[in-house]
Amino acid sequence: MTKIAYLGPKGTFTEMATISVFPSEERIPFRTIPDCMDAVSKNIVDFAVVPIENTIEGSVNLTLDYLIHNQKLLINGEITVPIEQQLLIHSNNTKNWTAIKKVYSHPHAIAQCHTFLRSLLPDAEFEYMNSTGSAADYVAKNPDQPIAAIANELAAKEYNLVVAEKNIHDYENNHTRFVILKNESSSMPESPSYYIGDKTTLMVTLPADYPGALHHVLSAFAWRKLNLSKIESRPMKTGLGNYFFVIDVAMKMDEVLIPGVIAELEALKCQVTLLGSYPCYSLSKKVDEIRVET
Ligand SMILES: O=C(O)C(=O)C[C@]1(C(=O)O)C=C[C@@H](O)C=C1
Repeated sequence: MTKIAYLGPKGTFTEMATISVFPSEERIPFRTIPDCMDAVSKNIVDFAVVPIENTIEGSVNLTLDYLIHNQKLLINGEITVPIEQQLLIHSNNTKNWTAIKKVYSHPHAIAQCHTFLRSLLPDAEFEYMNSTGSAADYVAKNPDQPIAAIANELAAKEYNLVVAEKNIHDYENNHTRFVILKNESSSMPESPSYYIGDKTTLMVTLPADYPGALHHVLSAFAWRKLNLSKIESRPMKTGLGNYFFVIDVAMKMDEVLIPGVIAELEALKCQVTLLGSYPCYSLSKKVDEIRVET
């Protein structure tokens, strides 16, 4: 049976993303994003699902950096999930939840709820966890402490917690993109109702810092009328001012245009690596509609 690693434990947003694309495969939770990626490269699992970008907080740098510097896996698919954050508490604390002293969650989830936290729990400390699911698990296991978790409704059910406040994220349009990683390129399971299009992701390193270098790179896409859906620069970690660019092109790898861009960039002495050409899915279903097959 196909095995899928995801950022666990049960009840994370990553699990929601994973269930939607792999409803009947064996889903295995891992503690951290690097653990998920290592599991693929060691052939313990076939695919890993990890978060890569959130509407409010931006890129998940750990995923990008580990993909570039540590485990060179290929992006085989992408799934976008609406993110609704809930304040979860143990049933022991329902009478006086505003006396909560500490809020546990993933740093992205805490950042998505700053306005709520500043107005309703201004004195609460934050405790950063590996995932929203592990925060919910911790709160469930410590019923006597005045603590809360920021997590989703799946976690509330999984860990038997009470939703003290619903939808506490600061912005309506809160979504996270997750990538499906594998050692090689392979076709994705059929998910026609979620399919929204294809993308190709390239990593580009400039030969040196010279005037107009990035302009030249972007021109190679522009004059071919290729639509870029994202461009991100990350430090190469070799010295201040050294960056690489991760560029998402809103189309499938073809035989003419993208190979043409790659050849042109290589002629400019850029280093170009294909990180994947893959289908993208978008999940607009509510958590209630997600059926967990065990
Ligand atoms: O902690 C989780 O539930 C995750 O799946 C991780 C993660 C993230 O890395 O951004 C995913 C979606 C939410 O934005 C918050 C946390």
